[in-house]
Amino acid sequence: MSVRCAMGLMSGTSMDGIDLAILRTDGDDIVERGPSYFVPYDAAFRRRLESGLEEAKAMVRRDDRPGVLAELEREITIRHADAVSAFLRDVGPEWSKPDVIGFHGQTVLHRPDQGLTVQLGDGPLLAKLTGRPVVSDMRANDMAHGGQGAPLVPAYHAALARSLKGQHSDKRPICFVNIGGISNITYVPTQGEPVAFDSGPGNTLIDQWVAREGGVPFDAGGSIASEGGVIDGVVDAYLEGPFFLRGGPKSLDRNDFTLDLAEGLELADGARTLAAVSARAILQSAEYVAEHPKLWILCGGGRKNPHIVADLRDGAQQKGGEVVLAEDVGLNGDSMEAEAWAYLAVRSLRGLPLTFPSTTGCREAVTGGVFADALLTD
Ligand SMILES: Nc1ncnc2c1ncn2[C@@H]1O[C@H](COP(=O)(O)OP(=O)(O)OP(=O)(O)O)[C@@H](O)[C@H]1O
Ligand SMILES: CC(=O)N[C@H]1[C@@H]2OC[C@@H](O2)[C@@H](O)[C@@H]1O[C@H](C)C(=O)O
Repeated sequence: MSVRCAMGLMSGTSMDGIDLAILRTDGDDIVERGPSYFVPYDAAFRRRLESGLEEAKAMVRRDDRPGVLAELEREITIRHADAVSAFLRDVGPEWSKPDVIGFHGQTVLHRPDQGLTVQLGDGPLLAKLTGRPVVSDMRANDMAHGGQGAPLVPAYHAALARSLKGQHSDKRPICFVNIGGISNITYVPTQGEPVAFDSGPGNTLIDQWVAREGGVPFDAGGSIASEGGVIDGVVDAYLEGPFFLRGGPKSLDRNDFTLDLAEGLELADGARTLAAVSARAILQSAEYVAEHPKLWILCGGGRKNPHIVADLRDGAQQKGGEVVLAEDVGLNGDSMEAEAWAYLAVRSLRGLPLTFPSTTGCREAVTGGVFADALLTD
């Protein structure tokens, strides 16, 4: 198959907005990474998403749209279409006509133990509004084949590992760490298949804490945490949970962790302690892979919290590992997930696997995604 120009759209568990990216790929090699873009959600819409998550808790079938969810799905889709238009107005002619859009949507419920994962996002409507073919709903087929339905980005991380140039090109094992609302890792070993799983809370607890106690949406630059200290007993209490006592395959719902264990802390101590929880959970994941990573590559918004990064550097160094930001190896830590959805859309078009037994626990490597052609949607 020839090289395709693909756009990826990601609205992640942090619910901070829509990440967009374009690339050229044949679904195997990343031929060229293109421009990226971000459209933030306003505070009122974020509250609506939060109420959508509450409503989704009662769902038992992934296609049901009780209460506010039908209207919310439509609004999420329209917001994505508007974001695509705004992005495409900005890019050069060589990127302005993507062959396909990979559409993640917004996860409102993820219950892998019940084989249930729900992403709000109407693929046919997006195809109609943008005039481009869309691949959406990429998690469902993995779950139908016994997988966790997450994480899906590892196929892309593996391709990025193959594309690294210079001093880092032959460093192995590499561990990609996506510190989003939830954190997930992709471990690329010296030999054999990549291993992946969710590693624990990323920013979601920190965000909830500083929003509730400090009235701000996130701890920008870790400045609140800088005034506080790590309360070790609280970190230990989080890390004692059963989720951390085993390796993958495993994945999380945004609401699997709560602030209960941090109750009573001062604002700054809480922010610093929850940053330590995120870092320790990531480091803990290295206990479940074959060999400690030589290179850790950090992406996602959590790499902008210097406390998470410092804790990771300390822990990794003790095992002979180096921690770098995505940008240090020529990658873009903000757009990586959106890039992944573009890459996965092309893999889906080609019928190539999106997930593997070692990344989600699916019984065999499986493709996924639902195609909506722009021409057939009226
Ligand atoms: N300057 C900053 N300083 C500290 N933290 C930041 C900064 N910018 C973003 N973040 C954190 O990163 C989060 C967003 O990260 P990201 O966009 O990677 O998450 P996501 O894609 O929504 O999540 P997921 O990967 O779980 O789907 C914000 O909610 C915030 O907590
Ligand atoms: C169900 C769901 O949306 N999971 C997200 C979430 O955010 C991070 C982590 O939990 C990961 O498992 C996944 O997203 C990434 C992009 C993935 O599927 O690879």
